[in-house]
Amino acid sequence: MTYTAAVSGATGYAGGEVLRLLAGHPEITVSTVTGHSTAGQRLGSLQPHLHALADMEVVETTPENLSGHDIVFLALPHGQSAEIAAQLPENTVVVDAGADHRLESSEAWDAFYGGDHAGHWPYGLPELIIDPSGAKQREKLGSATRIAVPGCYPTGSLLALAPAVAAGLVSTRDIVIVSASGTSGAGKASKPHLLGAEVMGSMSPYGVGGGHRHTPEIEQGLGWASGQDVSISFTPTLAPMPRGILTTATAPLTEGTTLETALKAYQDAYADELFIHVLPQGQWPTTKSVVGSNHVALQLAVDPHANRLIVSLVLDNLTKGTAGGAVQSVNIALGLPETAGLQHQGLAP
Ligand SMILES: NC(=O)C1=CN([C@@H]2O[C@H](COP(=O)(O)OP(=O)(O)OC[C@H]3O[C@@H](n4cnc5c(N)ncnc54)[C@H](OP(=O)(O)O)[C@@H]3O)[C@@H](O)[C@H]2O)C=CC1
Ligand SMILES: CC(=O)N[C@@H](CCC(=O)OP(=O)(O)O)C(=O)O
Repeated sequence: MTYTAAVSGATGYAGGEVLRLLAGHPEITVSTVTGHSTAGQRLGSLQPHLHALADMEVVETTPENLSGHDIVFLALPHGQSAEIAAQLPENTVVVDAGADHRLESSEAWDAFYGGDHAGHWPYGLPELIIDPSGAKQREKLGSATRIAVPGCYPTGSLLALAPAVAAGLVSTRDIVIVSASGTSGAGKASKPHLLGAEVMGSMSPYGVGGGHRHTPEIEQGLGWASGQDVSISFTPTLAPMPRGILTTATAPLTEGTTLETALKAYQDAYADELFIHVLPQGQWPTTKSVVGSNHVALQLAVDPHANRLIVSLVLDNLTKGTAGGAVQSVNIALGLPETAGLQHQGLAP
């Protein structure tokens, strides 16, 4: 069976990446692409890399244009998805790349986003351990018709720390996460601090001091994994590259945790995961190795001097961090092979 899909936000970075992946998907055909300011234009003039879809016309993002498909991908600015999603048929698989349906807590929504809280949908991170028993989020995605795709930083931070907090290897207090992201994470709409002259050859932090809106999302996921309250310090930084995230997470070791026990916990957690790779000891991950792919690579160390676990992890913010995670979750919801449309390896050199 072939499924039809509509992709909204098709002219943006996230929507464009969904389209790139779906162009190679054996079971999903894109029949509608929607935008906003660019409605009426040819997709090829806006996303020149999407040769196979170049002649499609971008139409306005309305419930009418998005209805009548088996799957709808929403890749819209925050706050734009909820109203549209509420008007789509219940049996349509709706996948939201934005933040509108990620958080369970209305207080956290209010504090970091504001406005009406649309509620919580099944979280589209299949490999996430969601219980100290080791249960995974994948079980909640089978037959789901509404899926909230995680933010790109939470995807990396949760995959980096969930095995450790679930197994009680580290304290859930005093967790420190520093991530460097490529500039595509900020979207296509032009912003002065993202001009080439500003970012080339330079790195800078932002959202410092607990203010980044991914903080509660990371605490939420680590709370599921550990069954405990979690507090983190999260600092994002902007790196002079188009794609990729490098996350380094550290946490205090609990009594008895060694490199061996930590490695075993991660190897066990991810042994059957086709997209998550615990690298051989001594090899550290590089963002370039995962660019354009749905793969995630990580390495860990125990620092006896600081008494901390250190996990370093890479992913592509647009692929596993958004569009790849979305396609993977849809595959699970539809009962398709999880890797359908996601066969790309990284790019080299
Ligand atoms: N970039 C990333 O790495 C990640 C992004 N996301 C999420 O994906 C979503 C899209 O982000 P991204 O692709 O980066 O953003 P872009 O700025 O690149 O794209 C925005 C898209 O939304 C459309 N749009 C803008 N305003 C409206 C509106 N009022 N109504 C309908 N459509 C509108 C634009 O259409 P047009 O061009 O025609 O105006 C464009 O297609 C966001 O929620 C973001 O948080 C999630 C994880 C990572
Ligand atoms: C580099 C950069 O600016 N990144 C974005 C995160 C992108 C993403 O995943 O976030 P949402 O889906 O929650 O918008 C930011 O920090 O706002």
